[in-house]
Amino acid sequence: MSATALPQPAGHPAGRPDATAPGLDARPLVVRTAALDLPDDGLATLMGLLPDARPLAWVRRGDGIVGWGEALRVTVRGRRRFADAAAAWQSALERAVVRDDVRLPGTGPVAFGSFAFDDASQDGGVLVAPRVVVGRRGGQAWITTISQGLDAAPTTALLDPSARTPITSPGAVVEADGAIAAADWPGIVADAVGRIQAGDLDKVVLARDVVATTQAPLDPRWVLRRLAIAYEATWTFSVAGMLGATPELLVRSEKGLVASRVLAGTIRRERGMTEDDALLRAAQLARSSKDLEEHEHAVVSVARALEPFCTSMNVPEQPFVLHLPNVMHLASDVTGVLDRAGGADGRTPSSLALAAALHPSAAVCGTPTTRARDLIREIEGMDRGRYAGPVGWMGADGDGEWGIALRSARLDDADPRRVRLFAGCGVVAASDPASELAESEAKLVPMRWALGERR
Ligand SMILES: C=C(O[C@H]1C=CC=C(C(=O)O)[C@@H]1O)C(=O)O
Repeated sequence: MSATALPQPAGHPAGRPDATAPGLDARPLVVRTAALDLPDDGLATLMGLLPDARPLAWVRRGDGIVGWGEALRVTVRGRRRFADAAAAWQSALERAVVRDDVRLPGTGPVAFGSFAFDDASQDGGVLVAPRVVVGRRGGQAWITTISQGLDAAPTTALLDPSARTPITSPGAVVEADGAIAAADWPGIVADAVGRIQAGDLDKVVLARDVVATTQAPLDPRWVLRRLAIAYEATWTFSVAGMLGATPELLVRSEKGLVASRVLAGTIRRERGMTEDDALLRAAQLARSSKDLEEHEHAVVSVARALEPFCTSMNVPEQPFVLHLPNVMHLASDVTGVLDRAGGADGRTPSSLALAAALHPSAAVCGTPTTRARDLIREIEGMDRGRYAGPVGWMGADGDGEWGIALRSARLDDADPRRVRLFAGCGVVAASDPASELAESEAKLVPMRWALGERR
């Protein structure tokens, strides 16, 4: 694990070291939140404020938080990645000086995070506290500044449009196979179906990637704005090079209440489909025993993982059908009341601790978890990195929101024209490999479309 304070902005007193670990640094984080009069220009208002090409975002239906700059960055790896990130954040918070005039979820100190799917991944995880956060919830907007030792008061000058670099189109996009060629992927799914039919496991979620190369360096804001507008029912996110629009909420923790939106079981929605056709498809999905089985595994895994932390829970008996522009999913909203002493240390568990306990759910891994994870390692043929891992944010009180990084892409740190797109599918005994490939193509549509490809 490493925690690095990033270079201070202009005006930083000369002679101070630039790179120090906040946990060890004598200078505390200075955090100030003030109310903001933010004109409502629609679903992409928050995205429109992002000044440069390293955006942080968690936005849904126009509400949420965006951030830029880095007051604190924690990078982690391995099995303890969630605990290490939480400990570093806690240590920074313990000495933080906070003035919060708004006091809503997302005000005060905030860290955005994105974590690997697999303990063994090379791309373990990142937690970033931005230098500036702008948020909106209902009619209330705010601005937060976070600095190290510098008391930088929030000011609307930080939102000056002239300080923003223009958003540029990525131009033409060329695609190539990722780790496994699309044509070979059904063979891998067939292998998994065989293992399931042989009784080795009940469900596994297999994923694939494709590599897109853009003509011009990719400005993530181009993608984020498009996703936020077209996929408004999803959570549009961007954290340290991982971006996307996920329809799946791993956990939201707010004032003692927890919620998880569990998705598994999918039917494609074709372009130009009438509403009547879509409703027929939805009814077909709601009756599909293969999809209901996939879904049941995912709900059980979430309910079991949340149970030890809750005094009461509501697990719906039947899923509903979530309509998205590209696909429809079976969906269940699991809710619970947190046990205030349910954390490992006898305190309320943080949203990140809950995300760690829930990850990996059977919506992205399988059942039983360890066998599914082992099969993924054995046959999937790639490091998923932070795809299918928790992504979201957390505040000073531990409350926050963590989605699962689906319908997502990973920007290449070394090549701004290169981006890896991911999609995966739940596989059970009745799965048909060719249909799973078609489903994975449907799940790639949002990112391909957001990049600007005509599909
Ligand atoms: C793994 C993905 O989707 C999961 C979430 C919803 C539905 C799924 C399915 O029907 O297979 C997957 O479990 C993905 O989009 O990459």
